[in-house]
Amino acid sequence: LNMLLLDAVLNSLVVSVLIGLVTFCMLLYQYWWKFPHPCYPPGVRGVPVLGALPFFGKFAHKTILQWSREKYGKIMSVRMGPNDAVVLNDYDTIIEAFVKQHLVFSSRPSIRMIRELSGGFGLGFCPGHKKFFEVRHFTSKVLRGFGMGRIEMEIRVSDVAQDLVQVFESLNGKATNLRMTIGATVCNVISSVVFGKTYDINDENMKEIVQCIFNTLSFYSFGDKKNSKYVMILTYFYAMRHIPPFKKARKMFLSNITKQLGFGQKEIDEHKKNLDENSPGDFIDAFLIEMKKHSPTDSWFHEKQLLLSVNALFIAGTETTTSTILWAMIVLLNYPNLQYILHKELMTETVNPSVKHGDNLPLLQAFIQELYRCITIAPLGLQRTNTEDVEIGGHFIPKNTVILPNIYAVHNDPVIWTEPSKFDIYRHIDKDGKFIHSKKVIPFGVGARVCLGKKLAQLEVFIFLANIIKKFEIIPDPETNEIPPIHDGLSGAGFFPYPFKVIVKSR
Ligand code: HEM
Repeated sequence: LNMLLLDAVLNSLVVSVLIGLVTFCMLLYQYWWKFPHPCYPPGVRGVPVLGALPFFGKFAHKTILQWSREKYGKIMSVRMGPNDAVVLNDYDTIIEAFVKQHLVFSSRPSIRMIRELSGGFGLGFCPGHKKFFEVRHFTSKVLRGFGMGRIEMEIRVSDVAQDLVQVFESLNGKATNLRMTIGATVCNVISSVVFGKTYDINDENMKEIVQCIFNTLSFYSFGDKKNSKYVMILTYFYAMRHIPPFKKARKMFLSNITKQLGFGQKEIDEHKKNLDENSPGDFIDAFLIEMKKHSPTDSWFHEKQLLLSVNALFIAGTETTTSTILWAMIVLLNYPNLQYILHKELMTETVNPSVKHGDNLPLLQAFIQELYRCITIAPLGLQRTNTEDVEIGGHFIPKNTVILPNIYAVHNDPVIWTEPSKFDIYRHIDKDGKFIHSKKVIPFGVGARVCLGKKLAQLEVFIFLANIIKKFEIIPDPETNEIPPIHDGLSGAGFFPYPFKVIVKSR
């Protein structure tokens, strides 16, 4: 009888626990996942723990845009792991937040793995306080050519472009994957500005640093590197860094950045030894001189910040610009007639292409603007955060929310662009054949944290493409006859082309 009684008690206990668990899960589902969080705009909450992350598919920016169009509207929330992010899905809303309320939206959320390495210093992932903005303002001036007077920025870029032309010529029409060559060239522009020197494009040290930079961003992409998804997941769930596959991925990620930092530190040490205060020749010189005007405790003008600024400029400036040039080549492979008309326009200029003659090259300008629009390199920008509670478009957004501008959505808004998926340079040409600049093409973001290298990147893209199109014909690899698609690529920290080979044939 005792046994029977014990059995019955145990059974009812198990049943009660089960009922309790089911009720708890239903309540959790009902209150946490089914209903929108009262503090955020309506949106997708996905599943417990991961939120909407498993539902993004290959291109998060496209999936979010679809959700926004079908159900939630321009301002929506998306649960990303442990955080609710707010995504702004049209031009007016992005301007309302990032430009009209620029002070509130001038910060970035802190990513623990990066903060541990950088101590919070650097350029891209820093909070938007006064000391950071002093350094940002200074860096922006230097990148526009101020404070290191000797060589004009366009001359630096043109010199490097001539090296690229020579390397292309030396390929003798052989089908080649040009990612490393273009990466090294783009890196050389930054090296010229930051270190005051350039490397041979085939120099092994140069190749190593470019590979390191490519690795850093591919860790943040879905699909390229084996460890990339682990690093992405660590961004949201850093506690998992102790579990073996995450531990290994984190170690690789950190050792990759440490190698880059070593490269920068070596240059800083050299510059300190040879500094001529009356004649700064590059960013490091200019920063070392500026450091003397500030106290390292009251400002961010100190050596750690210098090292992390140098690193940020190389990382942010290399893959983005390289991919833009590679995408341009893919577009030209897809539209051979464009090559013909752009080449013809460039041949009307007798001298080497220069931005000063930009007005004479409306088709090239339209091509570049359409490239920025149609192939959005940073589709979801770089995360921002708001430093105060704020209201946007009638929605309350609590302080410290992760904010994402859907730049892809702006570039594909059918209200602004007819047939947005079509690559059509003539949408940027007026009836008199003049180029129409569009403020709604925003590949570099907008507002207080707009891309720091915007001017330099625009200069590079113009000079590099003008030289390539003027001097070479771009032909598919005859072995595969493969023409890479313009709307498919690697997605993650950016939108990058898959590897492809191409022939650059001298004209
Ligand atoms: C075509 C090339 C490039 C594209 C499409 C691009 C795009 C972007 C975007 C979308 C952002 C985020 C802006 C925002 O939050 O509103 C950004 C930030 C940044 N970019 Fe670029 N970029 C390019 C080239 C460069 C170059 C050449 C450099 C430097 C030499 C650079 C340095 C930076 C830095 C330092 C930031 C962080 C700024 C901050 O947080 O205050 N970028 N870029």
